[in-house]
Amino acid sequence: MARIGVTGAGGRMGRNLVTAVAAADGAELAAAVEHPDSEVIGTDAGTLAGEGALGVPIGHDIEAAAAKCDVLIDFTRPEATLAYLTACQRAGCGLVIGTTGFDEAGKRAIAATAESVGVVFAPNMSAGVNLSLKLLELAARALGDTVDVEVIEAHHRHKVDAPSGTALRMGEVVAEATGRDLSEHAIYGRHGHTGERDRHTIGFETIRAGDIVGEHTVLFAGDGERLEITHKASSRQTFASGAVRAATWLAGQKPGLYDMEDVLGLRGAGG
Ligand SMILES: NC(=O)C1=CN([C@@H]2O[C@H](COP(=O)(O)OP(=O)(O)OC[C@H]3O[C@@H](n4cnc5c(N)ncnc54)[C@H](OP(=O)(O)O)[C@@H]3O)[C@@H](O)[C@H]2O)C=CC1
Ligand SMILES: O=C(O)C1=N[C@H](C(=O)O)C[C@H](O)C1
Repeated sequence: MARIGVTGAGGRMGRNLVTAVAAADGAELAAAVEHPDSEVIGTDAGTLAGEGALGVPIGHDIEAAAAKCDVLIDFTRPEATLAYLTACQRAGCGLVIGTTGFDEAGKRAIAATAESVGVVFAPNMSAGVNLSLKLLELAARALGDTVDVEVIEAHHRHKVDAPSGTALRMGEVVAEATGRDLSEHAIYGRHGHTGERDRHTIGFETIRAGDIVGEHTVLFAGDGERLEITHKASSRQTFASGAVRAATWLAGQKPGLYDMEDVLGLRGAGG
């Protein structure tokens, strides 16, 4: 039985994760964590998630939580995730990171932590999105520079980072498959007199509205036809159950940096 801890247990994803751990075979909720100023400290994590009491009060001691768990699942904010890395290393506790919005230094700190403990780091834990990354790779290889590529994403009004981590990963996959460097070819939104489109750019458009769970479309537009690859999430449980699957998988792995391709067995598929 994998002992799982959930950080950000009072958040939108945190509550869904508590539900998903409670429902999973082979996993038990061993700890729930929030920041010290959170109003949910002391509340039972299961009660807050609408599952009924699970006997796991939400605490703020990350060291104590990591010591009780095989794997922590973290969907919070980059500054919180980075502050939790040392506790995981000290306790030898694995980490599944769904949080998005890291800068390059943050990503390097995560990679360094993965030298001593197992880390699954992925901007989207849904099986459908991770399969779509393989489809994007295939489409980008086949169509190459004959098409214009645009990544369009839509999320709820509470989301704080843009473009989404998933949209950026989709852009990276297309860039890698076509031999481009995303940092040189990305265009984030357009306004005013932009001039004609450069075929080598990869455009990103962001929508924030209402309660949209998460929608991503990659558009490959040529002359006379266009291909669109779209994923729409209608429930956060799809991300939560993917993260719990990642956590139970990680409990049996050696230290290293993994992503959902590893968890889902998609590494090398379709290439
Ligand atoms: N990989 C994936 O599949 C998915 C990734 N995400 C990502 O997960 C993250 C969380 O999303 P969501 O659940 O919607 O966000 P929420 O704001 O609902 O939850 C974030 C949680 O983290 C807590 N938190 C915020 N700042 C800190 C801090 N400095 N230290 C400790 N805890 C903190 C919040 O507490 P408080 O509310 O009190 O501030 C809250 O409980 C985002 O980065 C999002 O992009 C989301 C869905 C799927
Ligand atoms: O903040 C969200 O809600 C989501 N964030 C992730 C991202 O930034 O890619 C994944 C998902 O689409 C939901």
